[in-house]
Amino acid sequence: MNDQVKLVLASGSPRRLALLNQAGIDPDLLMPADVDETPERGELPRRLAQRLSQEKAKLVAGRAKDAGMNALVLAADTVVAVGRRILPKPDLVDEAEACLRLLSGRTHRVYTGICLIDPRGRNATRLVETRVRFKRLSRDEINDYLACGEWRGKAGGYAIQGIAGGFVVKLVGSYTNVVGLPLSETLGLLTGQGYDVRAGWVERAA
Ligand SMILES: Cc1cn([C@H]2C[C@H](O)[C@@H](COP(=O)(O)OP(=O)(O)OP(=O)(O)O)O2)c(=O)[nH]c1=O
Repeated sequence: MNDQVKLVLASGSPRRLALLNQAGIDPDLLMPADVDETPERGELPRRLAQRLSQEKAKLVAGRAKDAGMNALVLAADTVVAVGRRILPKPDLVDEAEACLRLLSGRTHRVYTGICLIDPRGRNATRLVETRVRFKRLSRDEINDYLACGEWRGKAGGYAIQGIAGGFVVKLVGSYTNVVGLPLSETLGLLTGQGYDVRAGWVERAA
């Protein structure tokens, strides 16, 4: 067992930590990565999720290395899109309202990029896509949802794990991907990199 290796979750999202914990994984350290999340001109949603997850992981892997840590760094980024249009992570009610109006009665896509960087700097990535269809939302439903505030800081202006779960009429793909971390693929990435993950310990596979 290589108990020198620390599993670092490069995230400040309580949802991502809760999802990892749910799967029996307890990261040794949380190191949020603040990267500029502005899409590049013409950047496709899937590419943005991939790029940002890599930037977050690289930033934190660099910090961990500078601190002399033997770190296995995991980062993720979630993007909500209607076609090629990337929805914001609203902080303002008007932005959130625009998102909900756009999502009402439509199918959208949620992409999460995940990136794992091992202590030698090698990285592995995945991009997971989930299709989500919302029912048609009435003006009252939109107003009530805006008043509840659950949309704040969430990609696309909603959180499926809360009240907005009641808006979903169809979901194709991973549910945990929508919440911010596709669990099956994340576990696959960890074990695929030569690590076994059991009850919070990260071990080199035999
Ligand atoms: C669509 C959707 C998104 N979200 C959240 C997941 C992410 O936290 C957030 C998308 O923003 P991200 O930029 O992916 O993540 P973050 O800034 O919250 O956290 P960090 O970069 O530190 O890891 O939206 C939900 O919680 N539920 C949902 O249904």
